[in-house]
Amino acid sequence: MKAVHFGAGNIGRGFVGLLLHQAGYEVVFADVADALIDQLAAADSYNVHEVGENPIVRTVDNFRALNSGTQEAALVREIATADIVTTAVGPHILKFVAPAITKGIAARAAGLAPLQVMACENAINATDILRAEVAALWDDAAGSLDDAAVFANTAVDRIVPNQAPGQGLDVTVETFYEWVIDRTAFGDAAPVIPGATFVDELSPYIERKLFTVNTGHASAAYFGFEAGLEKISEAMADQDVAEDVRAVLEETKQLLVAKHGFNNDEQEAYVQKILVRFSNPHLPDTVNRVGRAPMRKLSRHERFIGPAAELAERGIVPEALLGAIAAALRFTDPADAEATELAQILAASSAADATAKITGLAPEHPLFAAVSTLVEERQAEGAKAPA
Ligand SMILES: NC(=O)c1ccc[n+]([C@@H]2O[C@H](COP(=O)([O-])OP(=O)(O)OC[C@H]3O[C@@H](n4cnc5c(N)ncnc54)[C@H](O)[C@@H]3O)[C@@H](O)[C@H]2O)c1
Ligand SMILES: O=P(O)(O)OC[C@@H](O)[C@@H](O)[C@H](O)[C@H](O)CO
Repeated sequence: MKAVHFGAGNIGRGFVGLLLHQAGYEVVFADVADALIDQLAAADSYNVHEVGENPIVRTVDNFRALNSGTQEAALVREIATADIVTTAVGPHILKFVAPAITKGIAARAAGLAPLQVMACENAINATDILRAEVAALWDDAAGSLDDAAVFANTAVDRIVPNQAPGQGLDVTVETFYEWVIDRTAFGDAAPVIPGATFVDELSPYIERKLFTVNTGHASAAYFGFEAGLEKISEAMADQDVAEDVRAVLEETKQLLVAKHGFNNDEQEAYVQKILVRFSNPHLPDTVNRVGRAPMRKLSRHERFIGPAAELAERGIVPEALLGAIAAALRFTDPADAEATELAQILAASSAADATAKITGLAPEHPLFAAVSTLVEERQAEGAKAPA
């Protein structure tokens, strides 16, 4: 069995690659980072260090590596004979990996089982986004895309921080993980991946993960950044930050319980477990990594505006989420292109225009005025566009 995995970064090596390896797949990593691919191609194995309660080291071997930027023809051949393709590249990168996937599917021999494609990104239905990119490139002369490939949405959860320099290919991760996969996409031929959970109705799980783990995580990052803290565990050790994060998760819990019918006590236990995960002192995770790409995080269906908008539509003022949105608007990082873009929009647009550009909210939406007020306050503080 062979899997081609795009994105040999933190979650690629520390989670998806590991689980596919443990499931018995040979993994072909594809990435555009030259040095990383060279290192992987030269290595026989790497270690995943699970830190926290019950730490353990797991070894991944039986992999190969290809540069998806310079070795496309070889990559297409690998996809043509693979069983599974997965990605962990970031939702905005899916359009760049779609061409090789499309060519690989088109090159599959007749009679092969459909390629099983799963995008493991933090976004609602990321695989649907990937499928749309592939479908746009697909030539019907190659037959029906639906006969050649199945696309299954997934939700992946494991905190994998940026790795310390000098660590080579080894990855430090938390012990916790969850990979929830939409079973319905596969008919009766779902892959066997020990540790993954297959469900018939994925959307509640995706929203629960994004609006609890990622909303809480990003809140800790932005409140922690405002407090001048560097690590997420330090942010969670700050009583004010921890209380603000807790208040945000109380609001998303209210929405998730009302919308999806999650049991209130079970959701509370889920929240409590996540707060402990964020506080893991063995995990060197930073507010800059978790706060990265603030334009994506502040977009319409993402971890802040998504739940806040739905609460507002239900007549509830999401005070704590608005506090986190205000903190997100104050996030700066010269190394982060989206933080620069955010600052530029804040500096160059009216409050109403900036609110629409950053959040995608329509002016008539019940959340719009409250967010626009926060944007105006941020502009009054002087959000300068970088030179
Ligand atoms: N790190 C986590 O804790 C975590 C957990 C769950 C989900 N995720 C999601 O997984 C995805 C990846 O996150 P990450 O933390 O591993 O990021 P990362 O930056 O560590 O890894 C991304 C990798 O994708 C590669 N890449 C970029 N463009 C590419 C292209 N065109 N083709 C092939 N590879 C390309 C990069 O070189 C990099 O190695 C994101 O969607 C993220 O939200 C991350
Ligand atoms: O990857 P992002 O930028 O969407 O979000 C940053 C972190 O919150 C995220 O990577 C978490 O560590 C992960 O989602 C945990 O499962």
